[in-house]
Amino acid sequence: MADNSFDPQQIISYEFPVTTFTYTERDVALYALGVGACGSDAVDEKELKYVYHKDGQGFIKVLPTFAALFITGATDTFAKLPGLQFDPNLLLHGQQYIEIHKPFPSSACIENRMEVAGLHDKGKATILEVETKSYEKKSGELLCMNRTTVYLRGAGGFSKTSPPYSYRKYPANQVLTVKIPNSQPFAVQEDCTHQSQALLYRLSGDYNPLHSDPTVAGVAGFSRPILHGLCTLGFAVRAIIKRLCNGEPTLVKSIFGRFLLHVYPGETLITEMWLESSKVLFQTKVRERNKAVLTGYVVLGQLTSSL
Ligand SMILES: CCC/C=C/C(=O)SCCNC(=O)CCNC(=O)[C@H](O)C(C)(C)COP(=O)([O-])OP(=O)([O-])OC[C@H]1O[C@@H](n2cnc3c(N)ncnc32)[C@H](O)[C@@H]1OP(=O)([O-])[O-]
Repeated sequence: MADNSFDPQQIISYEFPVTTFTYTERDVALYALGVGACGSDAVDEKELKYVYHKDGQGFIKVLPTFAALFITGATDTFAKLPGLQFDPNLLLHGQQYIEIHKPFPSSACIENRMEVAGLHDKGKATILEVETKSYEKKSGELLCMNRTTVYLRGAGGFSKTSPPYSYRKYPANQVLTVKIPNSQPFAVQEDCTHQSQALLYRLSGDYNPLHSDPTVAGVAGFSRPILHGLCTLGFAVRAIIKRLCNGEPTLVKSIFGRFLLHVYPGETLITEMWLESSKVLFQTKVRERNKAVLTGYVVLGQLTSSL
């Protein structure tokens, strides 16, 4: 339960310092491997381009979910937000919204501008939403926007008003809870994650011990370390690009995902996809527990003629 020092006004008006993030082709390839590219076929013609190009690494393609790496270290920033009180051990990633404005170069220096985009008192939890616009430093061009929603268990109940405090500064239709159709999915992709998946994915920069340390995972309420939510999202979007975009990552314009349940490394992800004009609705399930773990949508710029 939040104490008296919890100050919503101070949180939403906080001015974040500008941060930078530099990446190389090596980071791009390591990330792709972390979200399962070429995991079942090392010469997969739709995926090898994320890790290798015959003319040199400068030509490799970047997955759109790589955008989420630009905000690496954001959790540390949340923990220092003036006016916000929560136990970092109980933080879970709730949702991610990504808008792609330009295809990502294979290496770049990024400048991030962040602001609080939402804050909601849910009683048993607080939901914090932080929006980050990422610009390529050299050209000054906007590459993407990430909106990260974190679910802070045990940190709710700070409202002094009824109904409980809720602040949102973006259009509600960007994060509508996705209603999965009753019909058969248009396409389905199954991917096995490895026991070491979170240990590999963390090398892309999210070193939160929840994903590697059994003791920390236990304190957070899990029987062993769990997979990063953004790793699961990366698997799902890669599957959509492979199945519905003929392997072309630049068709993806925006992505929304809500994390419904944790995933344990080693579990099998089944991503089901439905086409609604240029929008792909998707749901990812874990085969071993027969549970949905992620739901969301991907907006495509144009559909391939092979559909
Ligand atoms: C960021 C870097 C750190 C990364 C960490 C990770 O990767 S961790 C690994 C990856 N992440 C994971 O593994 C997390 C997986 N997800 C979970 O474990 C659970 O969904 C939960 C614990 C987040 C919430 O469960 P619950 O039973 O406590 O929730 P409830 O059903 O009682 O609803 C209460 C209110 O909250 C709302 N709301 C609910 N869910 C979400 C959401 N996801 N998102 C946003 N909002 C959500 C819901 O609409 C409702 O509001 P309303 O309608 O009353 O106004």
